[in-house]
Amino acid sequence: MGDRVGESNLGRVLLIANPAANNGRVRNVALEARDALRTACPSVEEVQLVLTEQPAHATRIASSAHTWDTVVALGGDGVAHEVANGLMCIEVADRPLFGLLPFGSGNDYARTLGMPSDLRAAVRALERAHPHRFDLGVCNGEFFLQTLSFGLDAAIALDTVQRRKTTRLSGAPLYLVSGLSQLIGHLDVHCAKLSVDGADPVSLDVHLLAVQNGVTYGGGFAVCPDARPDDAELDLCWVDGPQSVARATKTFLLAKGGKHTVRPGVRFSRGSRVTVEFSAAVPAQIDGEELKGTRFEIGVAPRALSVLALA
Ligand SMILES: Nc1ncnc2c1ncn2[C@@H]1O[C@H](COP(=O)(O)OP(=O)(O)OP(=O)(O)O)[C@@H](O)[C@H]1O
Repeated sequence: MGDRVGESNLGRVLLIANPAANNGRVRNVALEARDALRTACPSVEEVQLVLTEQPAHATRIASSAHTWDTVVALGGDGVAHEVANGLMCIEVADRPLFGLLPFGSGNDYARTLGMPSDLRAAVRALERAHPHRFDLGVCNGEFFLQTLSFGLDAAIALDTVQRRKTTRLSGAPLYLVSGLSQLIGHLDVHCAKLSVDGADPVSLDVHLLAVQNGVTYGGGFAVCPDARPDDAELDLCWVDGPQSVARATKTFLLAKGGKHTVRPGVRFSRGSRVTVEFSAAVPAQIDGEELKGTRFEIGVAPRALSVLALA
């Protein structure tokens, strides 16, 4: 998949770890990851580990990482998102390779890259991975790696952030519990005007609308099974409302295996320029992080980032 741009040579590696990711578990594995990069990856010349101190810190660190060959994010989709946004501040000629050691709760971008979730296996995979030029989505000026969505699914993603603080759940079980709770309690309909690639806007009443660079969101729900991160386009899926809780729940559960595509009211589109305007504030997430607003101008930065992937 993607434009392969030569063999992997990790060189001088800046490892940016989010100690808060996965309910603080990354704090315990960051040194192990640094040491494994030093010992298990022959192409690594040097590794420096930096722990983020607060949200958005990873973006600031990555934005001045032009002297490194490779910047590796350790954590979930959130720190990957922040690192990618920082790297995009660097001139393309000086932009380091981007790698991901997935250790978050959802790890959806890792699925796109084919990166395993076991830390030591992921370190070895980085050494084997090849740089691919992958697209980034961009929404109101903010880049995204994997997913942007509005409505029910965004409410689920945001619910997981709160719920994992009070339960020991993570990954798919966490998303399933949050999903069922939001389906039963908050099956709202959102009114939107959607325009794809300059076409006249169409009015929609939706439970959710997803705009995907990769296939999955929410810890492995294959919402847009045909999405590719290297086709210079974004895949859209929306679910018309209103639907009964029973029907919507069945669609939600089928989406885990990408089998929701023929369900009633499930629609798809694809394009490189998308405008969506909601009539009122809507739950929204970008790579699992909360996004505010009602009007969203969405596009693609084709093959903007060289990403280490096994795909
Ligand atoms: N030092 C820090 N302290 C607190 N929060 C941080 C820190 N560094 C980053 N963050 C925030 O932590 C949040 C979650 O990060 P991340 O996505 O990496 O982990 P996760 O949520 O466990 O994984 P996933 O997104 O895959 O479910 C992000 O909003 C990020 O901005």
